[in-house]
Amino acid sequence: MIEMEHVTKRFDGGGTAVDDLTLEIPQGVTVALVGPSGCGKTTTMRMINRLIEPSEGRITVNGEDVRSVDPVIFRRHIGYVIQQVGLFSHMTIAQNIGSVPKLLGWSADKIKARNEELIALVGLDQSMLTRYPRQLSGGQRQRVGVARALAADPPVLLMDEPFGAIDPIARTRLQNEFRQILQGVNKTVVMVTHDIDEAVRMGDRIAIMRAGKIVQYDTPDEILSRPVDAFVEDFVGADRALKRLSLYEVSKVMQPGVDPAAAAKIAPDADLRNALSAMIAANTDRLAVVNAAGAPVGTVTRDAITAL
Ligand SMILES: Nc1ncnc2c1ncn2[C@@H]1O[C@H](COP(=O)(O)OP(=O)(O)OP(=O)(O)O)[C@@H](O)[C@H]1O
Repeated sequence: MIEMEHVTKRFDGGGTAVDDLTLEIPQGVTVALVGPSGCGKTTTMRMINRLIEPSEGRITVNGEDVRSVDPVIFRRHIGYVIQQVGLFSHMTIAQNIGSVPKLLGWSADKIKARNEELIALVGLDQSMLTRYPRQLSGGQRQRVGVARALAADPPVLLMDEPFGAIDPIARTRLQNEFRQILQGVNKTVVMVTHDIDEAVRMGDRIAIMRAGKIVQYDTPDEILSRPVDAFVEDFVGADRALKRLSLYEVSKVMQPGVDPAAAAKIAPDADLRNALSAMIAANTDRLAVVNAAGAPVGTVTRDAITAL
């Protein structure tokens, strides 16, 4: 659990980057901070691990005031993933992932076992452990960055534009995979992104920021269905109704029985945006839902989707 209470940051010679911000992030929840360039997202996140000190206000992590602990020691207990990954180029992947556990005094055997566990968790082959960062693709390096951030099992993970340097196709896949990984490890995660689609895909909650303040802090569904003002409405985009459909799977609105009039097919775990798209493409108002084994399991109609 992270609590920020009336936090303000003024930079010397600059304006107010973060302005009386209050935010509570429950244990195990992923929050995406989004907003236009310069709105204070990165400053907000970096105050949590004390890379930036607040001018005013209080921040606690699991009840402990972040100012009460030595910042260097404290940071070893907070995972941090950045866009450029920041892997140590002269170290192997194993040494990179094991760097914080080593600082924490873990035994070589324990580090080795943890490395093997993490490389599998992020979907890479064990043979990668003996390579150097330059011998990996950008997406593979990003996976290693996440493995390294998780190494000492920190309760909190901070991610600063973690997929910024990845091409759009690999990016969507990584976002979906990481969402599943993060759900499995029960971490409190704060991620900064300027990409509302990424926030919708990854966040349990989204905090939309403007000029150092949070204008809306809600679930993706609420943000997309009920933006609080014209700024949020504009920021989430004119296609917000379609974005919202991408949050849900066909199985959510599927009706039992296969309608003989259903001309085209869709999988139960396809998202509703794709289902609607398939209906438009096939010029129909219903699809047969067919499972991975090819067996029909139900029907999804256009009315059921639009009623959501
Ligand atoms: N070290 C600094 N000194 C002075 N001003 C700063 C400093 N760091 C950030 N700022 C200013 O604080 C404001 C918020 O910056 P911040 O990096 O938090 O924004 P951001 O929302 O993360 O932006 P972006 O999406 O462009 O990365 C900006 O106006 C920025 O110019």
